[in-house]
Formats: sequence, structure tokens, C-alpha cells
Amino acid sequence: MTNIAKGLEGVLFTETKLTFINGTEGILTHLGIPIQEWAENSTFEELSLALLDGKLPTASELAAFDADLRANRAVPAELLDIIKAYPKGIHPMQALRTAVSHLALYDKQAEDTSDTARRAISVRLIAQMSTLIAAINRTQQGEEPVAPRADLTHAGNFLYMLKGTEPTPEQSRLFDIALVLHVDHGMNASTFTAIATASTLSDQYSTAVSAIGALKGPLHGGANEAVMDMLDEIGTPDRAADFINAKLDAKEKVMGVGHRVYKYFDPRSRVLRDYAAHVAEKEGKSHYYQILEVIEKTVVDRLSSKGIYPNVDFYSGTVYSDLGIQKEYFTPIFALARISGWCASVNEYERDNRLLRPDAVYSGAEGAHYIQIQDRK
Ligand SMILES: CC(=O)SCCNC(=O)CCNC(=O)[C@H](O)C(C)(C)COP(=O)(O)OP(=O)(O)OC[C@H]1O[C@@H](n2cnc3c(N)ncnc32)[C@H](O)[C@@H]1OP(=O)(O)O
Ligand SMILES: O=C([O-])CC(=O)C(=O)O
Repeated sequence: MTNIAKGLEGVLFTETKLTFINGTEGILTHLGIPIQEWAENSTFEELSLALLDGKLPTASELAAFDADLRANRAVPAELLDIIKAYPKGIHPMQALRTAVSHLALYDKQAEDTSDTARRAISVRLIAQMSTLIAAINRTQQGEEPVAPRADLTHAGNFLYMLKGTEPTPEQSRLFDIALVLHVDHGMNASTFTAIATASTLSDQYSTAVSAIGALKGPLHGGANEAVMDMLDEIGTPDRAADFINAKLDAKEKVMGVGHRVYKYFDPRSRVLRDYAAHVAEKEGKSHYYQILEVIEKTVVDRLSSKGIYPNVDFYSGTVYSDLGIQKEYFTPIFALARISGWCASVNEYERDNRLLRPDAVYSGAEGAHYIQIQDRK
């Protein structure tokens, strides 16, 4: 009997120098450096460049990359008008997928798949994704988009464009750490999708659009919003244990827990939990955090024997929510960070490209013949 790797579990299809995950011990490194060290010391800009170049940047390389991002933040005014005309009430991930596709139409290099063009487009995609998301957020609420500012960090500028007011340094740094934690994660579904698209020698915008579509689903990036829906449904911490136990008894999945690779705590969820706890304590907004604490305990008690623990999507939403961001924007924010990982992984794969084309075991009919429609039962 042929073995089928359902969900491609454990299938090795390429080599990478970017990200390493040890799922049994809950270890994640980028360029060999633990995620906790990136979160503590680095920035979204630095980790993005480090992954694009495959090495820690020097101060001047980072300054040049940062300047390049800042200079590329604005998107064409015509595109903002198109975004304004999107129907109201749509999911922002739909809008983002469409807006990134629109963005390609204004990029003269969009069809150029050379290494140099891919790199230049990566910078523009990383810089402009945040402008698009903020513009979608504002226009969906009937407000004017806020133009980007070149004197703010990537994280600070996004919060500024979202709210129209400058965030505090602490808010910017907290958001920056959340971005760092989401930049890359090996061959997750959206990165794999981006690579599959790129492997046909399609263009960089098509890889980003495909990846956004893959990230959107609730089994992947969409889980952060689904966690918040669950918290809203639970309402108060005293209802959490019964709610989760009933869900598990009914064999339903709890959002924000479980992972294909981690069979222990996702290290990113530990960093986010500590920040969520800090913010909850400091600002007295402990409501969501308290519910999550009960869910985590209930899930770990019941499912740790199966290797099910909180993943990155479990606590991220409380952090965003404490920053005043609506839950529909949690997954777009994931894309805002992951665009760097998509670009870096695609560019790495493209240096030694081979068309991705797996196979399936055929289990359908054999020796059949066409039956005229009027003769079918
Ligand atoms: C950024 C990210 O993408 S992180 C992941 C975000 N996704 C979520 O949080 C959604 C909830 N989690 C899940 O659906 C899963 O854990 C996945 C899809 C992430 C990974 O799961 P897979 O490796 O495909 O495992 P699969 O879905 O086959 O589940 C294996 C077993 O664990 C159980 N299980 C897995 N996740 C969960 C969960 N969240 N809640 C309850 N049980 C779960 C399954 O019911 C199954 O049990 P069984 O063997 O008794 O039938
Ligand atoms: O690796 C995965 O399958 C999902 C994940 O945690 C991520 O993409 O960050």
C-alpha cells in the first residue's frame, strides 16, 4: 500500500538557511538566533533585511534598507481611490488580497522576475503592505486614508496611519515585537503557497496575492481573529472552562491551539503571553487575558498528552486589541509581518528553482467510457 503524506506532513521539498523549528522542544530560530533574542533586541526592519540577505546586517546596510522602506511607503493616489470604492463591510483580508493585486498594476517592474527586480519589489511590498492595510481600515470606516510619515519606524508609522495619531514609543515597540514574532516560520501553508506560485516563474506580486489567500484561512493566520470571536462568545473568565470542555467533548477544535510542527508550547506564544500579561496588568484591561489564562490551563490539562498547546495566534489578538485594533485587522497584520518571510523564502527558493508539482495516488474509476447525457441515470 502506498504511503500518502496527508497534508504533506513531514515532506521535505527544499533546503533553507532562514528558519529552524524544533517542534518537540518548542524552539524557533532565524539564522540560528533564537526568536526570543530577536524579539528582545531587534526590529521588524532588521529581521526582514536579515532574512532577505541571509545574514545579520551591518549598521550601514540596515540604515540603507530602512531608508529605502521609508522612501517607498506611499502608494499611488489612484489606488487609494480604488480602495475607497471597495464595498463597505467586506473582510479586510479580501480587500488586502485585491489591493496587492491592484498594486502590481502600478509597478513597472512587476513582470520582471530577475533577482534584482525581485529584491526591489520585495522592498516595495514590505513598505506598502502596511499603507494598504491602514488605508483599507480607514476607508472601510468612511474616513480618509492617512499619508505615511517617513520619520516613524515601520511599526510606529502603521499605528499612526491606522489611528491618525502618533503612538507612544511603548505602543510602537510592543507592536514592533509582535511583527518580529510573525515575520517567518519555515514552510507554513502561506509560505509554501508563495513558493509554489514562484516556482512556476510567476511574478512577485502573484506570490504575495496567493500567500495572502492561504494565510486568510482559520486553520492558519485567520485563527487570531477566530480566537477573539471565541473570547467574545465566552464573555467572562468564569464561563471559559465549561465552554472549552463542552467544545472538546463535542470534538470541536479550539482556535489558537495546536500546530502541525509544535508538539509543545510555541515559543512565540510565550513571548506574546508575557506582553499580554504586562499590558493587562498595567492598563487594567485584563478581561481577555483572564479568559485566555483559563483556556490555556483547560487545554493543556486535557490535550497536552496529544501535543496540543497554544500557538502564536492564541495571545496575539489581546495585544492588538489592547492597542485599540479591531479584530478583523489581526490577520491583515499577520500579513503585514509575514510579507518579509514570504519574500525572503521565495527569493531563496528561486536561486535554485524547480517547479513544485507533487503527485496523488489515483483511486478513481478505470476503463470507463463517456455516456451521453440523456443515457445517464
Ligand atoms: C499561524 C498558524 O498557522 S498557527 C495555527 C493556527 N490555527 C489554529 O489555531 C486552528 C486550530 N488548530 C488546528 O486546527 C490544528 O491544530 C492545525 C490545523 C493548526 C494543525 O493540525 P494538524 O497537524 O493538521 O492536526 P489535525 O488537525 O490533524 O489534528 C490532530 C489531532 O489533534 C486534534 N486537534 C488539533 N488541533 C486541535 C485544536 N485546536 N483543538 C482541539 N483538538 C485539536 C484533532 O482533533 C486531532 O485529534 P484526533 O487525532 O483525535 O482526531
Ligand atoms: O508554521 C505553521 O504551520 C504555522 C505558523 O505557526 C506560522 O505560519 O507562523
